[in-house]
Order: sequence, then C-alpha cells, then structure tokens
Amino acid sequence: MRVLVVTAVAAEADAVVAGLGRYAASGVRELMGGYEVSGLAQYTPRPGSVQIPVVDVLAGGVGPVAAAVATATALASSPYDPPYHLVVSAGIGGGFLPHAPIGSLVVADSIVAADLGAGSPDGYLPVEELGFGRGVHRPAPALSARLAGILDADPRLRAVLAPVLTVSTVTGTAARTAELTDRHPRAAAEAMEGFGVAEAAAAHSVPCVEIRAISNTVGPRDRDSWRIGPALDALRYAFTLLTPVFEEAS
Ligand SMILES: O=C(O)c1cccc(C(=O)CC[C@H]2O[C@@H](n3cnc4c(=O)[nH]cnc43)[C@H](O)[C@@H]2O)c1
Repeated sequence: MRVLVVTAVAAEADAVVAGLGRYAASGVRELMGGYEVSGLAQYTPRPGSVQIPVVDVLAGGVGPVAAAVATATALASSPYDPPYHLVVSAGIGGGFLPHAPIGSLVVADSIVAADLGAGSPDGYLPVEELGFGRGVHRPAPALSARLAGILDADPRLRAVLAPVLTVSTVTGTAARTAELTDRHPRAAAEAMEGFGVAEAAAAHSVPCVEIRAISNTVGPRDRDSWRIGPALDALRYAFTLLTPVFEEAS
C-alpha cells in the first residue's frame, strides 16, 4: 500500500515521520522540486502481512490552496497507478469545546470547506446552494471510524470522530466561533488544509482521511495558550498506532 501524508509545515511532517519511523528506517528524499519533503518512511511488514506499505510524508504549505497544489502535484508525479491508495491530511488544529480539548485527536467523518460560499442578509450560503460544486468530502466511514477507534482505545490518547472544518482564516473571535458552531454543531476541529487535500485526492480518485491533533481551542485569539509541543507529541504517537491499518488495507 502506498500512503501519502500531507501536513502544512515541516514540524508536523517530522512528527508524522517520527511516529512512522518506529517500524523502520526513515530518511529524507526529494519527492519533487519546489516542495519540502520531510521524509519517507518505509515499513517492515508485520508477520503475516504480504505487502510493504510505503508512506510518503509531504509538508505542502499552509492553507487549502497550497495543500491542494502540493497534493495534486504529488499525485500527478507518482509513477504508480493508482498514484497512492490513501491520502491522509494530518497536522495540528484548533479544537471546538467540549468535543476536542487540547492534546486530543480528531478524525474527520466529514471534511468541510467552512468558508466556501457566500454571505447574505439571510445568513451564510454554502457553495452547494450557490450551485457550484461541493463543500464537503466524506471519507470512507469504516476507515475513519477504524482510525478513530484505534486512537481512542489507546489509554494515552483521546480521540473523536467528527467533522473537521477547513478555514482560510484561523478563527479569532467569539462571534466567529459562535457562527461556525451554529452552522456545524458537531464540528470538533478546524484547520486550514483538509478540504484542499481532499479535493486533490478526489480529482485522482484516491480516498482521503484527515487527522488533527489539537493544539489550541477555537475562540478569541490567544496565541500564548497554543500548546503546539503536546499536539505534535500526540500526532507522533498517533502515527505509531496507525501502521496496522495501512498494512491491513494492502
Ligand atoms: O510554531 C511552531 O512551532 C509550529 C509548529 C507546528 C505547526 C505550527 C503551525 O502554526 C501550523 C499551522 C497549521 O495549524 C493548523 N491550525 C492549528 N490551529 C488552528 C486553528 O485554531 N485554526 C485553524 N488552523 C489551525 C492549520 O492547519 C495551519 O496550517 C507552528
């Protein structure tokens, strides 16, 4: 199985590679020009597994556009058919309370473009109501549930399966938080890349999932309260647990 993990920044990619690296040597290699490739982890299969999963980890930049461009380029550059069997959008994110406190993990049951639409005197109009394409990707339910179940079963982690919002602007006011939670009451996290990664994956007919480790609470901006280190630790640890899924899907 070939898996492409797309993060925003190198620190997130390094955390993913460190988690995957438990299984085998990892090293840095160039995947393509122009994008920072943090690492390539190649696994030793568990006894009984027939295929060796290969996971490429790509730091594709911040925001949905950078993420979509990086993901689409990686998929188009792959010499294989299909280019990958699974794309994972991964990184830190903001958590909506009470669903996702700092240090917890959120696996997306839907990946929602939360600001792709139009404002109106009657409220926000999502892109579907405008008649232009889609604003939601729904990962394969069984796969997302399995990932969330594995993570939440570990005594060191807390994980939920819930919508993850993709925004171009980090939420920084109580009013914007209330607007988002009114529109998406089940949303547990917001981040800035998932929908872009999912759009690129869909264009190549590759399944996509999103996993976020919560570094901060969505609300009035308070950058000092962000706990990036613990979130990166949770992300790293999560990826030590997920390799059996990649192997089983081989
Ligand atoms: O400063 C650092 O050391 C550092 C290390 C790792 C990551 C970062 C980032 O700033 C990553 C930006 C990335 O994080 C996502 N994110 C995190 N919290 C939120 C949020 O509340 N709302 C939206 N996005 C959030 C987002 O996906 C960014 O791309 C810094």
